[in-house]
Amino acid sequence: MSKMRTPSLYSTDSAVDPISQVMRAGHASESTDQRRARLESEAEAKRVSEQIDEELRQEREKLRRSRGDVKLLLLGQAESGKSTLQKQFQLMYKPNSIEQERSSWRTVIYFNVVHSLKHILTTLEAWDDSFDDNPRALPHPTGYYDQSASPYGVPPIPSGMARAPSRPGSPAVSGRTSRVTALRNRLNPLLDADSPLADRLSGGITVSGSGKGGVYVRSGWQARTVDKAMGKHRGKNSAYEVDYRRAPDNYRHEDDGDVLLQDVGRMLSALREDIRELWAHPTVKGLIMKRKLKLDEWSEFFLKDIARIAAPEYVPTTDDILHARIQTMGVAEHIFDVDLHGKSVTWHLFDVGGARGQRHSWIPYFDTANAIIFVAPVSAFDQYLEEDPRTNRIDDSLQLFTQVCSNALLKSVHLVLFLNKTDLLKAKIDNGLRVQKYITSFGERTNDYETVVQYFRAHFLQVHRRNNENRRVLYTHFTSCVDTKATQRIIGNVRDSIFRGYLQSAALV
Ligand SMILES: Nc1nc2c(ncn2[C@@H]2O[C@H](COP(=O)(O)OP(=O)(O)OP(=O)(O)O)[C@@H](O)[C@H]2O)c(=O)[nH]1
Ligand SMILES: [Mg+2]
Repeated sequence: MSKMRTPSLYSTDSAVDPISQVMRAGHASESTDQRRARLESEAEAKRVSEQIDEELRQEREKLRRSRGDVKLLLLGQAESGKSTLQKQFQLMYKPNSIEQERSSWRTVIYFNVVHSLKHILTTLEAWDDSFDDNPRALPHPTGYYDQSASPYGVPPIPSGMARAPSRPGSPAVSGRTSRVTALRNRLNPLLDADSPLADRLSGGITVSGSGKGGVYVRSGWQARTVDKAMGKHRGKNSAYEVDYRRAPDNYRHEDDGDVLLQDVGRMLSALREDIRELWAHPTVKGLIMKRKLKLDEWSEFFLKDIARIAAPEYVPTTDDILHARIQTMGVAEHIFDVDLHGKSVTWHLFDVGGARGQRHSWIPYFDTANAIIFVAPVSAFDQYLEEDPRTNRIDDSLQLFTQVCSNALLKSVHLVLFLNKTDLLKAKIDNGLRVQKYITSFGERTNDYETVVQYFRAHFLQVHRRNNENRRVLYTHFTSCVDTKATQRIIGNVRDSIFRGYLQSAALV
């Protein structure tokens, strides 16, 4: 007896499949044009589907390969030297990319110079342009520089660019004073460049609430300046990614057509003798010595060399780039290929913003990190946080280091400590600054470099010891991240120690 088969909607037998029948009936009656359109749309659908498959395959491959990548976080408070250390990595593993960025650092350096001048001129005005050991003038609140009124363009250079004449024969103090006033008046127009330069760097983002009247941030600085193709914004964790492996070797960022930079360059060049004279003036020196004028560390580096920096054809040197200061916002990811014993491993360097308001953005990177370099500036014993002027910077670094050492997500991460800015610490001690005045627990110890640096080191080691359930090793280095030779030797050292841990954990040995 033959069995009757019930036709099923899900049958693979096309002879009885109603959908196939409908399709065939449709195909049979379609015109040549309709057939061509159908085939084209089927081909397009197939192409899209294959493209999605290929993207998924690439994602899987990237994920598979990234499991072997080294993910290194640079952590530490603002101004500790993380981005400077990142530049040293870049110099070491992709030197060509620094060449490509070189001219775009001019914007940052011009901004650093103009911002420093603004700080000096505002302070001078508050002291009525005069200062000596028994100042007659008391500082008064100043509203002299109204940022909101500042035009978003640089005003023309004042006519008669010859240097302001000194007044011969005037009495010493008033002569000194009036000379400062004359210099201040001449340099004032340059300050209008502060705001547009800051806007240029931040891409329009301004962090408010800064004690210094405007801190400007770097959001994907390299990504914007080097090449759009090289840098891309990552939505998920808002990191900016700069992949140096993909940088075209012949890339050059050119500022030649940049009107703002040309204007500022021309003004600096025309006013460079005045800037040099202001910087050397006894009133300014006196204010600095008496700590009435507190300049940023990088201000002196650029101002003492103003004749070179304000020259018409100025191109930043590598040393200038290492001293240039721009605050990091969020997290910037830098990708390098690092060779060891003929094996190439991809390194992801995460350079984070260290200010208190930025620290929340670190967390998403904790669970995949292999290694951390914690950067603590030991020269900062006489400085306070810009975000919180009551907190001593060394105290803040110790608190932050406590959080990093005790964080559960980071408990098996390779840990390296850079006690940084040792050059500035030496200079401060040589200038007679006493640690005890700022860190009372330092007590009656000898105020020499070795004692001070070992004292700070002991405090960091103690934090580590007290938060070290996993008995992990802490690798400590005394560093000056602006010193290329010394820093690159230490980076080589850190790379080897990270690789040893990496090879063990990846079971590749
Ligand atoms: N003299 C000296 N200057 C340093 C050293 N390390 C960093 N600097 C300078 O200190 C300033 C701040 O350094 P950055 O690398 O921008 O600091 P950061 O940790 O990235 O700061 P944020 O991005 O705000 O978190 C820059 O002008 C650097 O040139 C150092 O060891 N010695
Ligand atoms: Mg930074």
